[in-house]
Amino acid sequence: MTLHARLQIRRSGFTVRAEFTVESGAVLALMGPSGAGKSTIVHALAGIQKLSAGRIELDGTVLADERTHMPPHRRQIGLLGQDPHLFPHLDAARNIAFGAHAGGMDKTAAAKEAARWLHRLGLEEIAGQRPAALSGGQRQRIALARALAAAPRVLLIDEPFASLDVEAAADMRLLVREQLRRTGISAVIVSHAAADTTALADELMVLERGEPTHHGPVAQVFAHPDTRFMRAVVASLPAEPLPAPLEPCKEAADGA
Ligand SMILES: Nc1ncnc2c1ncn2[C@@H]1O[C@H](COP(=O)(O)OP(=O)(O)OP(=O)(O)O)[C@@H](O)[C@H]1O
Repeated sequence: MTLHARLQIRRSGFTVRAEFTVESGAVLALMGPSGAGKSTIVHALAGIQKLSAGRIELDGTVLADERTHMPPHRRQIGLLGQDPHLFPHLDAARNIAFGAHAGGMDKTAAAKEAARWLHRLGLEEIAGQRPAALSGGQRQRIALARALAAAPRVLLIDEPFASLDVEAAADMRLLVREQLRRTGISAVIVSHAAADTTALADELMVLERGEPTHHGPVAQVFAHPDTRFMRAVVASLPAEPLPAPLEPCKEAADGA
């Protein structure tokens, strides 16, 4: 699935403008200061934000342009946000089955699909639990399973690790990476954390006040930070791991 977007969305004080292509199975990260327009782009792709101008196309099908606005439920685009928005009255298995049903399966097939996802993500033990009884990390896993069970053509991931503690966020990041690789679903991820971008994305677009300031392969963008914001992001990256201590060479050990 190739996603192509050329967007213009007016906000108070500035216009968000961006153009990008996400090739089949690729992951694009969006970074930028607070209020730069990252969520606005994600919402436009999901169909909960209309375009002022431009066009969004998925494999040649127009999802949105100046005249067209395909509703969110018809786009086959999944959204995983900071708040998992699980249905409180449904247990974990039924929450996931809801995703599969929304993706087009009948109720029996959806229940089987939910069981498969519970197994795949190691969540069988909490299948019968309602969201209120689960930890934040478990709720995010259920939300991921529910999004993937709908077999989306593209997954949008908007700060899903922000409310988790460091360990749960690292686990969730690995899980998302594994599932994106396994399913080959294209994704767009918004994150403030450089670690998410380096772990998950192939390409990075940086937005500042609605305008892209950097766009390219992640390593290339991190190697050439051109704005104060990006220099601060790069400064926050962990330093290279220290090289392993050298083995004393034979001559030195022999006192030669
Ligand atoms: N519904 C709306 N109507 C008009 N302007 C909005 C709306 N929602 C957000 N904005 C404004 O649009 C701009 C971009 O907001 P957006 O949420 O896309 O930024 P962001 O980069 O995702 O920020 P953050 O990192 O804080 O989530 C902000 O100035 C915000 O105040």
